[in-house]
Amino acid sequence: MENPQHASLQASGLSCFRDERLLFSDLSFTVNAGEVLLLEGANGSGKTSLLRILCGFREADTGEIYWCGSKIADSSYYDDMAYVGHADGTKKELTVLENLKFALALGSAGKYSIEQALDKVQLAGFDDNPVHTLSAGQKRRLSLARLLITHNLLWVLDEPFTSLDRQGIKLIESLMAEHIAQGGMAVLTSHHDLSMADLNLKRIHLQACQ
Ligand SMILES: Nc1ncnc2c1ncn2[C@@H]1O[C@H](COP(=O)(O)OP(=O)(O)OP(=O)(O)O)[C@@H](O)[C@H]1O
Repeated sequence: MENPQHASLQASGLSCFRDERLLFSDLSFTVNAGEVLLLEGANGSGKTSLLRILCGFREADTGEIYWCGSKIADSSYYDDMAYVGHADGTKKELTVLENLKFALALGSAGKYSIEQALDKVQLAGFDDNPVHTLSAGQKRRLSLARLLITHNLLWVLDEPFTSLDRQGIKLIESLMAEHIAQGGMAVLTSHHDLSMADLNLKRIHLQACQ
């Protein structure tokens, strides 16, 4: 990404069917550097399906996604984005440290070292613990550490507050505010109402069509 200040994610005319049921149609939006898009909607309205389309795990039935003006397949999109989904994306038999080293080897270095990131997400001292021994909230914190040690302009987060205690929720909110203040962007789903008044927040409310 040559000029991160001008980064933008644009979706145009997206639609998605699941088992012949239309989840959404003709959905268009733009997220620019420094902005957060919050996807809201009832259970089953299609939020995760939309995130999976944005991450390239699934194709939209119609429409196109652009990163900085180019179709995502023709851009640096996959180098510039990171996804944290329902599953925490870690290897359970490896230790916390091994997982983070693995993530770092696959991406480019972010602004936090592994040690700093573990400290930030309050997992300092858990370096040598196999991931399967961590609690659900600790696993979620580990997936946040993964975001911090790698360089990604766009964070795509599916229900990032799940399993987190009150302090953990505040932690994500502050990490996201920091990311956005530095010109990053985020697309997330949440049933938790974001209390981030100073964020440049856009909202899309999905309502299942049929
Ligand atoms: N792999 C799949 N195969 C078939 N249908 C699916 C699949 N995954 C999701 N669906 C269906 O698509 C619809 C939308 O699911 P999705 O997970 O996108 O909703 P959501 O808005 O994220 O819901 P929640 O708030 O419960 O997480 C649901 O009716 C679901 O049953």
